[in-house]
Amino acid sequence: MSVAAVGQFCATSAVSLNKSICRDLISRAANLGAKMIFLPEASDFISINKQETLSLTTTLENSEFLLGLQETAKKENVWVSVGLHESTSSIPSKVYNTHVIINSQGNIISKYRKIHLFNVDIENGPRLMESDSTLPGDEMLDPVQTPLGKLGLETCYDMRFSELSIALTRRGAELLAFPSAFTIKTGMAHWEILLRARAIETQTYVFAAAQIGQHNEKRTSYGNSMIVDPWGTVLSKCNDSTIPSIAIATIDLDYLKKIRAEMPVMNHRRNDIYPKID
Ligand SMILES: O=C(O)CNC(=O)[C@H](CS)NC(=O)CCC(=O)C(=O)O
Repeated sequence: MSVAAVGQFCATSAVSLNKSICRDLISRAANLGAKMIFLPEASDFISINKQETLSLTTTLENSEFLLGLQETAKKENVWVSVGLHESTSSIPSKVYNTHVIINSQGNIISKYRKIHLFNVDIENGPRLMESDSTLPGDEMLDPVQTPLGKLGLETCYDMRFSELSIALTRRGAELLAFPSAFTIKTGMAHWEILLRARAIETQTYVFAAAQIGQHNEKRTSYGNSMIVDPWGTVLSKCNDSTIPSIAIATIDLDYLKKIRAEMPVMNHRRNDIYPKID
């Protein structure tokens, strides 16, 4: 059994301030005994427009933000999951929305580029066209071994596409992480339901670290960062404040195995009737 943490805050376009908030959250999680902390999507910054996004984005190697987090992960001997922007080599006018795993030596051991982009236009808001500034990734990664268990990487809007979670689970995921910056309207209607549904149907632990509060005059996020267990129980939740906060829970893979043994839904699939997800 090990302790895990999700961290929540309100990023702005002030990258170095966001960096120090994240470093502080990592230290707080380590002090609480966490082996790994999950931070939100776009923890490096939430910008006001595409131009600002492009001006603040670098490669992962050149990211002051990421280097700072790697240093703290190493110092605190803790693993980190974090979402940030990454420049693309192919199309200079676009970025990737990337989810990075840092190990307790401070090394980047995995990077997943978000494959489903949030292009929506909902009456009375939100209207967000992520693909205006973002290039979608083109691969699903094999789950990575972490001190908590095998972790499948996703990001935010990906949680609406259960095929991805099921495919990751088929490849061995025991945990799923969804760094997020959900909108208020969609968050109120869908956030917890989607996360609990993914946890229940895949019988995995779900880590959903999210942005909260008003980032700028155009953008506000829903918060409600949480850890859900493989039975669908919300184990822990960050508070409603925009002050940076942490929620922790104990991860028990024996409990996960028990749930999978008692109700082996992955083995009950009727792939003779409907298509198999591999
Ligand atoms: O904009 C950035 O810099 C970082 N990217 C995001 O915040 C993304 C794209 S706008 N947000 C979401 O996917 C929200 C999904 C959501 O709210 C839902 O599925 O309902």
